Amino acid sequence: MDQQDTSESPSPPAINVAVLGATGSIGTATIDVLHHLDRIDETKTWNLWAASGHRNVRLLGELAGQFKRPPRQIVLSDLESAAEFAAGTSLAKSQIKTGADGLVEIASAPEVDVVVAAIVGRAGLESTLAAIESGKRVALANKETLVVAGSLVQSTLAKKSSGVPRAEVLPVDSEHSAIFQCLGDKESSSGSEKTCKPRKLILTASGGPFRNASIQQMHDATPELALNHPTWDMGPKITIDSATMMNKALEVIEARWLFDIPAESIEVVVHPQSIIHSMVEFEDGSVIAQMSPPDMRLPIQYALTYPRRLACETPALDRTRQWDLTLQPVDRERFPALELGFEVARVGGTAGSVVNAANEEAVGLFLEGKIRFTDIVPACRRTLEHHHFEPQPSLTRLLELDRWARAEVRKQYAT
Ligand SMILES: NC(=O)C1=CN([C@@H]2O[C@H](COP(=O)(O)OP(=O)(O)OC[C@H]3O[C@@H](n4cnc5c(N)ncnc54)[C@H](OP(=O)(O)O)[C@@H]3O)[C@@H](O)[C@H]2O)C=CC1
Ligand SMILES: CC(=O)[C@@H](O)[C@H](O)COP(=O)(O)O
Ligand SMILES: [Mn+2]
Repeated sequence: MDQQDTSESPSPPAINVAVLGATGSIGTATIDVLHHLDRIDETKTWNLWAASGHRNVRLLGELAGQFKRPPRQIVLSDLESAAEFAAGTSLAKSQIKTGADGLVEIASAPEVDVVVAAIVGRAGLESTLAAIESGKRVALANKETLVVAGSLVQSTLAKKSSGVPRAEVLPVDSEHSAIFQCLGDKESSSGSEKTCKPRKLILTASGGPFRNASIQQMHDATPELALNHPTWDMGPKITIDSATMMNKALEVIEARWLFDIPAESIEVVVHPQSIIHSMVEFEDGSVIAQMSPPDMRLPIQYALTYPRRLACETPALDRTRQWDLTLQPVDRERFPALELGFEVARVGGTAGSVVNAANEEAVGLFLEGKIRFTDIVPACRRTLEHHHFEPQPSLTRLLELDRWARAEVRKQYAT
């Protein structure tokens, strides 16, 4: 009789993931997805290799502590937070990094396979660019990277540096993940890229908390009302962007660069239920939509496992109940942000950096109670119009203009 083999089977190959912005809404959902994948994926082990936080040191410690094998690298924004984190962990001091340099270091570490770019705002730019330059798979939530520097991202992706694998940027943003899914895998689609060319990308927008509000109601809106998103639970900055529809404006610009498509081929339609995450219209007029309940774990997981689809903790749509799927045009008068987004997507150059910075600053001032909700978009428009447009700026110039635009908004409101 053969002797039974009692030796343990070797663990499946590991995927090392760096989560930048692990303490945020996308970051914590990503950690949930990593635990889930590690439980169900028989072909891979999913490791949190590195994680970053900004102010929420305690949560970062809790998240790191959930893993059998703790992350090898942690990044916090300043020395004080790093010292606080060090006091509550067994990690060595050398494993705890700080600031923008620390983020770039983990985003480009040779051990890292996938970088989840989930820092909010321009603060996520350099680390995302570093991940792209070092040939990682980038699961991109930080849409501001493409808004500020979409052209630079495109040229970096097109460049083939010797010894560095070409990076892949896979969308996490629900609309762009939907479009990516509707476009289908190049390998599996029966036609060539040319025969399957999209005619229009149709982004859906929930319409936010002020979908049916009057201009007067928006004028009087408090941060509390503006933070009350009807369908998604997200961080404060993107939630305010959804309320002004600047989020959709940023997403138009994001789509322009991510899918290398002109602004004229992008449309936005209001869909209050947030079940159709976006659609693609093809040359023959056929429209393909991607649908699922509003839950970011699905697009996050798809960006991690692509091209594989594995069981996901997002529940499937319940087909035993009635779903109303409404589509409505956007009221561009009440939501002037959208026109701004299309303009920026058309002209490119320095416009994205200026509008993004003005918006980040204005959203911050609104949340501090210093300006009105209806001041946010005009502040962005004025700042865009005051700046001297350049068609092909360097990264240094984009960052200079980011600082200029923030100061300009503060000057406009004398804060
Ligand atoms: N939330 C969502 O469902 C979606 C989000 N996105 C995009 O994903 C990104 C993240 O959004 P979301 O998760 O909602 O945001 P959150 O505000 O919830 O989280 C932001 C994360 O970034 C960190 N952070 C904030 N400021 C800095 C900084 N100056 N330097 C380094 N890290 C910083 C925060 O750290 P800490 O908390 O420790 O201070 C936190 O980890 C945004 O670009 C957003 O547009 C896209 C689609 C959907
Ligand atoms: C979940 C996600 O991708 C967000 O960008 C969301 O789409 C915001 O909702 P709005 O459609 O209201 O901007
Ligand atoms: Mn989105």
